[in-house]
Amino acid sequence: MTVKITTHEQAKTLIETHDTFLFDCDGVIWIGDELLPHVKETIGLLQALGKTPIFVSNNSTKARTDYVAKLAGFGIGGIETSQIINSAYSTAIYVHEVLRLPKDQKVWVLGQSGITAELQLLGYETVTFDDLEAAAAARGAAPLAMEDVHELVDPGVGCVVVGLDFQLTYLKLGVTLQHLLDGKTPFIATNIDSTFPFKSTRLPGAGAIVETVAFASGREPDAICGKPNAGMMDSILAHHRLDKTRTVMVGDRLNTDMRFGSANGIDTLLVLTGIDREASVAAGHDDVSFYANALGDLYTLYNSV
Ligand SMILES: O=C(O)[C@H](O)[C@H](O)COP(=O)(O)O
Ligand SMILES: [Mg+2]
Repeated sequence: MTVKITTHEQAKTLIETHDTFLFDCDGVIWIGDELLPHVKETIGLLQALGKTPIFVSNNSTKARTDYVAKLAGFGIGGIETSQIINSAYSTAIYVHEVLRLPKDQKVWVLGQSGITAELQLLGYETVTFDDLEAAAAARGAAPLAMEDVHELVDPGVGCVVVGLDFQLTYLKLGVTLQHLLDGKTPFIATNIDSTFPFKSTRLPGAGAIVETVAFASGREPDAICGKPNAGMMDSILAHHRLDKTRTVMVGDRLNTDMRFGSANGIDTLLVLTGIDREASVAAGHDDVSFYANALGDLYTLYNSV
């Protein structure tokens, strides 16, 4: 039975019956670089009550340290790097601990610095199109073009990672494809979100980029590392002991956040500020335990006596 959180008692009970709050970020904590209303106060209230916030994001554009800094920039302090589990981190862990890619093999990354930073922290050399552009500029060569494509394939690449890239180009896709044409170089996707919530709309998500590479290469990803896949929970459990009966996943997306929570046997709270905003859909959805108009409602309702 799905419950909409609309009263002081409901907010108080939800908070008092959970110790660990897994927070999705895009569409829940913020939209782009805009913090959503009363989010800072809500997290501050939870921290004051001794609750543990853990930020579990499919966004791979930033490294965990960047998330700590972004949260601090909004006045949300006291967050350790271990409380950030994003798809860049879970992907790096996958390459290192599951794929066990030898460190003398490079990782080709179609994505942003979150992915390269987390892979480099684990000792991998990463290669991106931007690296190739910089190398061409350093030797005084002309900007890279399609005609250069054969020279841009790095024989030292042993794995391809694809994630969200706000600076996507045809040539980035083209060089990524070259590394997958052998049919065996591992193809790892950070996540499969079809869209990215931005301002009052949505933009193509990492999943749209992954699907483009998959369609062109005729290959599905060998692994998808973000929610709802088990690797994200493994990454959380590597750092935190969870009592799943007192843990809640707070998200904006049914097929990632709510599915992730439900599949892991934890309560879920859908907030209608991101991708999935239909209360009628939330009310009847098997993966949704609770729903609310916004995360900040927990704070305003808790204090509305
Ligand atoms: O396209 C993407 O990668 C996702 O839309 C986005 O980054 C999701 O982030 P989350 O809502 O899991 O914080
Ligand atoms: Mg989200």
